[in-house]
Amino acid sequence: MSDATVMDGKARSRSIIDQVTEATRTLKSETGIQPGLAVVIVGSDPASQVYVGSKAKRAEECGFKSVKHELPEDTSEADLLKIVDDLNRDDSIHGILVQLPLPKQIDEGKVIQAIDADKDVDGFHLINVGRLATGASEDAFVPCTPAGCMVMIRDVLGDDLSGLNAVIVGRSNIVGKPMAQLLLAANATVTIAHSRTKNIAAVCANADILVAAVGRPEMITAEYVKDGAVVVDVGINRIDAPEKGTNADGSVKSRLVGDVAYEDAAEKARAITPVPGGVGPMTIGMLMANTLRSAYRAAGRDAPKF
Ligand SMILES: Nc1nc2c(c(=O)[nH]1)N[C@@H](CN(C=O)c1ccc(C(=O)N[C@@H](CCC(=O)O)C(=O)O)cc1)CN2
Repeated sequence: MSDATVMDGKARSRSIIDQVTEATRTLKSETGIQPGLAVVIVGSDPASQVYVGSKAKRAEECGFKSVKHELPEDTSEADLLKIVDDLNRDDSIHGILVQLPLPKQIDEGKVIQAIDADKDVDGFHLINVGRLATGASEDAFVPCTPAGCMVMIRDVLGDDLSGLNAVIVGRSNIVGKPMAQLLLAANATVTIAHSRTKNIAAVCANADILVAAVGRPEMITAEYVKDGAVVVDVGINRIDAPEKGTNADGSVKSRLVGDVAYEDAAEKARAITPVPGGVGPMTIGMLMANTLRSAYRAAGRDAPKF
């Protein structure tokens, strides 16, 4: 049995959603403004459908106006851009989110850049990327997954990470790079490790904060983890689990694992996030926080901090 603190993302996200609900009530009663979130999904990828469904449901729970656009797989880029344009012009909508990935006929970058940066609650627009990179994080929408990781890291280590080494495994635009910016802004000494990094286990074993966002099931074993490290697992990988038997169609059942070999890493970590129930739920909590913030901005007020 390990002594590591399990960072419960489900419970933490719930507390954020409760705070957002309260702040929505205040905003509505004092200004008449109701935050509005529009989610757009193209195609029928089952996982994306689940995520978008949760986003719309949580938005309703928070007291937001919640709009969902479900478009067929063969939607053209022009049709999607028209919907984004309409949402940009709609004053009742404060947050616009286009679920990724998009089908191959659509240029993801073009669609993201078409979203009004002040409604880009995913934080993927170049203006928000630039704001975060230049330290103007007060003005930026921060991508929801790294923002959620930061909340959990702060819960354990506090706001100032001076003197601590942080290693992020993975250099994606939506997790690895913004995560590095956030940790740097909190004064950590930051390294991004990736598939071309030499002696990656040794690099990771120097981390007081280790964030795994590489998409390789259970890659981070005990040798990657420093004693007492805070380990944050962003990976969501479905792997075959023959021990669970077969589905009705004869296929092997699966189970969800992170990028971290949980039991192994928990033996050495001071605190660790589980999969499922760690970073994933925080992504949706932070989306609600970003949407609230956008509505507060529209009202000329400062939103509560999470
Ligand atoms: N426009 C966006 N697209 C995508 C994003 C994003 O932030 N914005 N992130 C991911 C998917 N995602 C949210 O959209 C997301 C992924 C996972 C979870 C989550 O709660 N996962 C559960 C497990 C769920 C399961 O059983 O499959 C968990 O970790 O406990 C929430 C949101 C890509 N696209």
